[in-house]
Amino acid sequence: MSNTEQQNGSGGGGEEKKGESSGRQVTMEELGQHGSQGDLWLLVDGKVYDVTKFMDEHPGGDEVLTAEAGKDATEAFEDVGHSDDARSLLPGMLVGSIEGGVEKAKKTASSANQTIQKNGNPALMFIPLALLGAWFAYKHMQQ
Ligand code: HEM
Repeated sequence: MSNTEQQNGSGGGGEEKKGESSGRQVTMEELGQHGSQGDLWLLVDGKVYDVTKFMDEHPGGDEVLTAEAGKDATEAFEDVGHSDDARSLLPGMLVGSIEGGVEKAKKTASSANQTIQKNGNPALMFIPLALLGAWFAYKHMQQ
């Protein structure tokens, strides 16, 4: 191929370079290119895993995996409380580390849906305060 960069295939080659036990660097763009049912990569805890072959075997089903394609699936993965058994499967599917590390991945992957996904609109937390204020004002007026 024309790509001159050295690539560690996703097969089970030898150990990777010192320091990084997670193979090559994967960009968010590249992650996004493997988002279909027949070719699925997942990002968990800063590492990218090729779960294509595992989808049929996943006890949680293939749909949940497809739903996490192209995003940071760490939260979804942790929320389930996966066992050590589940975690021990991860190294076998490792493609590499996400470029820029976990922080960048989080920003890039979730900036679009962060506001909706997380605690919703921060302005909403003022509603109870406003109601409380209104109640006190009302009580005060009655006296
Ligand atoms: C490469 C990543 C993943 C691996 C290797 C994996 C592996 C497993 C394994 C082995 C189980 C059986 C229970 C256990 O041992 O903990 C399981 C259950 C489950 N997984 Fe995953 N999983 C992965 C990613 C995900 C993701 C991203 C989700 C997203 C929500 C998910 C959702 C679930 C659910 C809901 C169950 C429970 C199924 C049940 O007990 O009914 N998994 N997974």
